[in-house]
Amino acid sequence: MNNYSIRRVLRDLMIYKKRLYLVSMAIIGSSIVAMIGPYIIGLAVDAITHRDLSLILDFGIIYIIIYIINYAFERLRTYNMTYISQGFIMNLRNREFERLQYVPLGYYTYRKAGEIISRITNDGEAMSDFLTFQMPQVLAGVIGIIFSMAIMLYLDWNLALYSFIVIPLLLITVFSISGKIRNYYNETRIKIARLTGFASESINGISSIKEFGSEQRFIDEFSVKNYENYLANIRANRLGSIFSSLVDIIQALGIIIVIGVGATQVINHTIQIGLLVSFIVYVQSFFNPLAQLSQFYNSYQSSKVAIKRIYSIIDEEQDDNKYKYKIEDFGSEIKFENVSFSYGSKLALKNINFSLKRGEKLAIIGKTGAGKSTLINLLLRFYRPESGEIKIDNININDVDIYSYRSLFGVILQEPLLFNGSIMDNIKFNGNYTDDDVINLIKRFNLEGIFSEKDLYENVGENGHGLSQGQRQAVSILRAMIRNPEIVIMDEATSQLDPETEEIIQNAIRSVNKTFIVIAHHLSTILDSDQAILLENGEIKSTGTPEHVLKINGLLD
Ligand SMILES: Nc1ncnc2c1ncn2[C@@H]1O[C@H](COP(=O)(O)OP(=O)(O)OP(=O)(O)O)[C@@H](O)[C@H]1O
Repeated sequence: MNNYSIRRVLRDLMIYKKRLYLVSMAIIGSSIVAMIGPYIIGLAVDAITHRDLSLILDFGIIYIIIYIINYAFERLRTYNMTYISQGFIMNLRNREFERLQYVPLGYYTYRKAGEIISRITNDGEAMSDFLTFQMPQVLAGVIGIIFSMAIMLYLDWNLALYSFIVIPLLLITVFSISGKIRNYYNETRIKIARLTGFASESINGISSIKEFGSEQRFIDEFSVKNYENYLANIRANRLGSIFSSLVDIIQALGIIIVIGVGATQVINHTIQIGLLVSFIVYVQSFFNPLAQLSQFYNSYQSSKVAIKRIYSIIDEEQDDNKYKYKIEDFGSEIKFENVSFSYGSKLALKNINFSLKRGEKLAIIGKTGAGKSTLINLLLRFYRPESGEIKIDNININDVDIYSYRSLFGVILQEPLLFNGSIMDNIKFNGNYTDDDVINLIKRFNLEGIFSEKDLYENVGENGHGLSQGQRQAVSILRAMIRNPEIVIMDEATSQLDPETEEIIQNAIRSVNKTFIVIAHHLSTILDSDQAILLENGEIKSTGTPEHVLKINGLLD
């Protein structure tokens, strides 16, 4: 983590000041206890050599008390640290999600949804592992070692220095192998991500796979990916077990050195046997935290990347909603004045000029990729024009409160986004409507044939796949119309309905007598418009009455 990220993490952690204070106390407390424990064992051994039973009993009781205190400190540390880290991560996730709701739509153009979702989930987990387990454990262990080294030096500096010989050896082993282990474990993560990605793609696309008879090809590809994952895991685990054997060997070496040097001192009567036993226990206690350092380092590396990515989402610029006007209703006119727009360097609309009066019906026509949806996206202020202005009742829409502005529109899409829940929930979606409002609307639009009252409480399934395409469009229409919008935008909105139902709905929508913008694909829908715009390569090729536009472009005989 760079200094800036560390400062930010610390600042964000400061709301848990009290708990952090308790954790620090617990770490220092358990380090002191860890320092005293082996010394007491040594004293007990000396008591045995002096055959002093009452002293042995005393030391036994002291040791038990120390053990209990140590346990209490560890509980205190893990209990509070769990609260701190989980609270910290919950907070970050909320901030990330909030920002993702407010970023401009362009943010999502070149980013994969899966990647954004994995950032919210996995990056949080990486931080959680580091903060909840690795950092407090290693911190407590390393402080414990420092305290133990101090008391060892105090008790017998000569034997202490011999005991420390293995520490550099252990550190060299940890850091020379840990890089490789880290790479191998990264490899396993990449392989399993590929495997799950492939499995999810195949399951989502199962009907296409069956249609093309490609089952065997997918089975083969899956087993290749599965085998790669298997190999990566074997490689990582093999190195992992070599590492732990090396640590065991170094630990044995450390103990042999202490016994060798210590035994000579005991025989020479320079130290008592109890002290030697204490030193053996001290040396052993060095190993777990030091061997864990490599895991700690891995976890630190991943959380470093994670926190950078988390903050980069939180810091993403949001689509601001600084406005001068709130808008109550649509008065007279929407106007595009010399509007141009590009996605990156790709020009999508050029010098668009037109106006739409209240109560009029406008048809936008043009080939695939001509810019029809882009024009609607700009009108809804999902994107802002690069140059030119879009005005409503002579006010630039950039100066209008976006919520009041968008509430004027009812957008009916060909493929609406449906959320998991009932049809009723999906129609009400974002308003305080009653069930009766929905039922009355269905009656008004003569859609009882599509949804019976009972159907309304059925679950729509993942992405609405429990519904037919026509039913999905009907939900989209009802969802838009229940808001009683001033301006209705329709994009091939009734194409999936049977002709009879399509006519019923068209009539019902028209009877509302609102302002309409229709992205039209059938001549029939164009002809009853007041005005048509023909787009070609992002420019208005012709405009006027639908007959005029169709005629001069040779689309109408
Ligand atoms: N999010 C985007 N990022 C980059 N380019 C885009 C994006 N959306 C559209 N485009 C490009 O802008 C141009 C206009 O696209 P648009 O979707 O407005 O066309 P359209 O007329 O609505 O087409 P269709 O009838 O197929 O829906 C196309 O060249 C398209 O490739």
